[in-house]
Amino acid sequence: MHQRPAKTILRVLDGEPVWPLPIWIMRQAGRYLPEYRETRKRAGSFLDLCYTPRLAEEVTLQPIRRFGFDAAIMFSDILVIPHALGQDVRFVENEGPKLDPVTTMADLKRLADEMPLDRLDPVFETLDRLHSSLPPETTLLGFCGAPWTVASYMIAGKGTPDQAPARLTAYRDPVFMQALIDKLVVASTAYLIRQIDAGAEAVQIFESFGSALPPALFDMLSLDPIRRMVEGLKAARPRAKVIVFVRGGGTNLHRFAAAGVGDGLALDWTLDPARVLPTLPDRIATQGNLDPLALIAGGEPLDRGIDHILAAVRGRPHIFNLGHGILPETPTEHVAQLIARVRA
Ligand SMILES: Cc1c2[nH]c(c1CCC(=O)O)Cc1[nH]c(c(CCC(=O)O)c1C)Cc1[nH]c(c(CCC(=O)O)c1C)Cc1[nH]c(c(C)c1CCC(=O)O)C2
Repeated sequence: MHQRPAKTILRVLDGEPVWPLPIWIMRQAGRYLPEYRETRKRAGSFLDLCYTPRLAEEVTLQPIRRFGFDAAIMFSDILVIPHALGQDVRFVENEGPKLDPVTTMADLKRLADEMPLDRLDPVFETLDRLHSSLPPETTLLGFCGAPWTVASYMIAGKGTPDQAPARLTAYRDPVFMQALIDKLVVASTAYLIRQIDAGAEAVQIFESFGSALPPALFDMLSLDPIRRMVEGLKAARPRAKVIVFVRGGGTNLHRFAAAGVGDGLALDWTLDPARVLPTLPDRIATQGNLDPLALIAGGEPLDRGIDHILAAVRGRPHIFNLGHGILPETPTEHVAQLIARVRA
C-alpha cells in the first residue's frame, strides 16, 4: 500500500486537498497570549528570547498546547539575518526594530563576507529541541524574510511607511541595491538549508512588503530573488517544502505560480479566494486569508469571514491561516472560536 505522509500540512503542500482544513496562524506565538507575555518578561530582550533555545522552544509550544494548531513555527525573527551578518539590530519596546542603516557599498563591505551561520546556532538548537518535543502530527515550520522585506529594514534602519527609503535607494543606486539583495539571497538560502537539516519540515518566506513595489522593481527585487532562494533550497534539499507569503502580491501571485516558485502561496486578506483560486493551477497549495481584524472583532463577522473562505477553498489543497499576523489585542476566545469552526 502507498504510504502517505501523515502530517496534514505536508499533505496539503504535496497538492492533496485535506478536510477539515489544517490550520496555523502567522505570529501564533506572540503577545496576544498571556503565557507568552510572562515568558517574554523573564527573557530580558526580545533577541535574548530568540537566542535562548529553551525559552524559544517554550514560546513556540505555547500556542500548540493551548489550541493544537497543525503547525508550529519556530520562534525567531526575520531580522536575525542582518544581525548575524554584523549589522546592529535592537528591538525597542513599543517602537519595533532599530538597525544601524546600511546605505552604501562601503556599509555593505563592513558586513560579513560569507554568512556566519554558526551565529544562528541557537535557532538551529531550538528546531532540534522542537523536533523531539512537538506532538507527532504537528508540522515544524522554519522561516525567513524575503530579501526585499529584510533589505527595507536594513536600509531605513526601522519600519517605514511604504518602504520609501529602500525604494528610493533602488532607483538612485541600483548597483548597491542589487548587491544587497544578492547578499541576502545567498545568506537566506544557506539559512533555510540549515533549518531543514535541523528539523524544519517546511519553511515560509515572508515578503511582508510586496505591495510597495512598482512593476519595474517587483521582478528584480521580489520575484527573482525569491525564485533563486526556492531553487537553491530545492537543489540542495529536494524534499523541503516552501510556502511563499507575499503581502500585497495581488496579480503577481499568478506569476509566482506560473514560475513554479513555492509549493504553497499564502494570500493576504485583500484577495477573494473565490475569485483567485480558480485562476491558479490545481495542485498549487494555498494558505490564508482571514482578516486579522475579523479575528479581533469575533462574533458574527468572524463566522462570516471563516465561512466565506471555507466555501471558496473546498476541494482544493488549502491551509487555513490569517491574511497577516495575529495582533496583540486579539482575544484568545476568538482564536478558539476560529479553530472550532474550521474543524467542525
Ligand atoms: C516584518 C517581520 C518582522 N518579523 C517577522 C516579519 C514578517 C511577518 C510579518 O509581516 O508580520 C516575522 C516573525 N516575527 C516573529 C515570528 C515568530 C513566529 C510566529 O509567527 O509565531 C515571525 C515569523 C516574532 C516576533 N517578532 C516581534 C515580536 C513582538 C515583540 C515582542 O514580543 O516584544 C514577535 C512576537 C518583533 C518584530 N519583528 C518585526 C517587527 C516589525 C517587530 C515589531 C512589531 C511588533 O511589535 O509586532 C519584523
